[in-house]
Amino acid sequence: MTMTPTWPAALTVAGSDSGGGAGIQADLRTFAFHLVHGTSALTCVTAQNTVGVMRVDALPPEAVVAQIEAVTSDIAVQAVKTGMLLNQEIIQAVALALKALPDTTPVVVDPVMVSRTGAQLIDDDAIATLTRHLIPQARVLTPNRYEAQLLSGLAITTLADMEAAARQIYQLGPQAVLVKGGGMMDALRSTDVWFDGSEVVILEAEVVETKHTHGTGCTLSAAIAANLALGKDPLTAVKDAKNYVTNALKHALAIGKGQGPVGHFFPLISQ
Ligand SMILES: Nc1ncnc2c1ncn2[C@@H]1O[C@H](COP(=O)(O)OP(=O)(O)O)[C@@H](O)[C@H]1O
Ligand SMILES: Cc1ncc(COP(=O)(O)O)c(N)n1
Repeated sequence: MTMTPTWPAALTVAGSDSGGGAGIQADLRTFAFHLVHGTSALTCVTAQNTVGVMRVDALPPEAVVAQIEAVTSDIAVQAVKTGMLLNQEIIQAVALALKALPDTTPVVVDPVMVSRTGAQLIDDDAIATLTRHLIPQARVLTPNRYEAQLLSGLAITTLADMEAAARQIYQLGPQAVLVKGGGMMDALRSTDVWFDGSEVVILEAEVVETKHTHGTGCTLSAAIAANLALGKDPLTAVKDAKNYVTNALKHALAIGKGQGPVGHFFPLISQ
């Protein structure tokens, strides 16, 4: 008799990237790599490629909530990540829907605001709503340099600035903050700073010289959520996720005319 296998499940609440590099598409590939069953609640549809974002269409907030409820009323989701939430109405609806989950379900909040190609991915007035309603629910919050500047009000150019921003953003109520270094200069491009209210941890990795960095932030937060769904503690989940992103960057794919996607399934690539 064959055993029926089971996997832990995770939920991504995020936008679609038609070019397949970031958003829901990157999240589901990342979950699959980790042998975590991926479920999704789509917030918006972007017409996007490796060069830029051409158009964004929001879903009605009720449609986003219906997806979250359909998934969570049936499937025991062991971790959630949020990505592009676009506007105030969606952020409020998502924050409320996630409050209904068991307290033990960790939520990784990637406060997506600006794309790698410079496109704004959130309405101006939505940042305050994100700060007020969703960020306090985060088990781990993962701002990049620009998002950390907006959330902390600090200019970030040095490692000390990254740490100061992490400490400042922690005051907004998440249980831990990871300020990501992708937008920094030199070696700091691959350095992230973790702060959980007691411990500052500098996470270093080798810098990968590639222009194909589309979806690194989405991939990192999805990998953190996958690792949490697998039962890892938050700092271990972050360290392992960072290691995964470094490997995926080393095997990034030259697809499209701009910034291609990272190689999510790098062990399957021969050479
Ligand atoms: N060139 C690089 N080499 C190695 N790691 C990188 C590089 N660029 C970004 N990273 C890492 O990728 C992860 C995502 O960070 P970042 O690119 O800043 O996020 P976002 O995509 O949200 O802007 C972080 O762990 C960061 O350190
Ligand atoms: C739908 C969608 N969500 C998120 C991002 C950010 O991507 P990155 O991971 O490069 O910061 C994006 N470009 N598109």
